[in-house]
Amino acid sequence: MTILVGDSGVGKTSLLVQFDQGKFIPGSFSATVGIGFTIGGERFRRGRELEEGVVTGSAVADGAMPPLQEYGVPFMETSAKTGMNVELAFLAIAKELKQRAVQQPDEPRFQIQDYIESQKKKSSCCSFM
Ligand SMILES: Nc1nc2c(ncn2[C@@H]2O[C@H](COP(=O)(O)OP(=O)(O)OP(=O)(O)O)[C@@H](O)[C@H]2O)c(=O)[nH]1
Repeated sequence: MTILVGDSGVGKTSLLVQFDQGKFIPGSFSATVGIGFTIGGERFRRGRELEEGVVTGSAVADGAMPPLQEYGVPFMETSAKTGMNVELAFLAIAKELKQRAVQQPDEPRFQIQDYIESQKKKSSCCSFM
């Protein structure tokens, strides 16, 4: 089972709907279970500003957000609105869970962040084809 957690209104439901139905339905969900979670909320708000062309790339790198990688948390940016990385995010989590289930103690661990980066590169390199 996978649970999406995050501040109210950060887009958990929209992300799931985009993955499930392949579409973005703006502003159409009533609040579901809410849990305080500031890091995800901050990251989301910036993502949304970026989509709408308000914040530039340099503003994203200004260090205002805690770098999740410092805490060992795999991280990727997604957008329920554009569909960016949505399928990849769920696929990566599914792969991680599957690997954990079959993992032998002497085997190297599945590196989810490396997998995400390799898949992102693959899609950008071939998106014109
Ligand atoms: N621009 C943009 N808006 C989004 C995106 N994802 C969600 N939204 C909007 O943000 C608002 C909240 O989205 P929800 O999916 O309901 O958020 P939630 O995290 O499930 O909210 P709770 O149920 O209250 O926890 C809605 O108006 C969505 O249309 C996104 O990727 N881009």
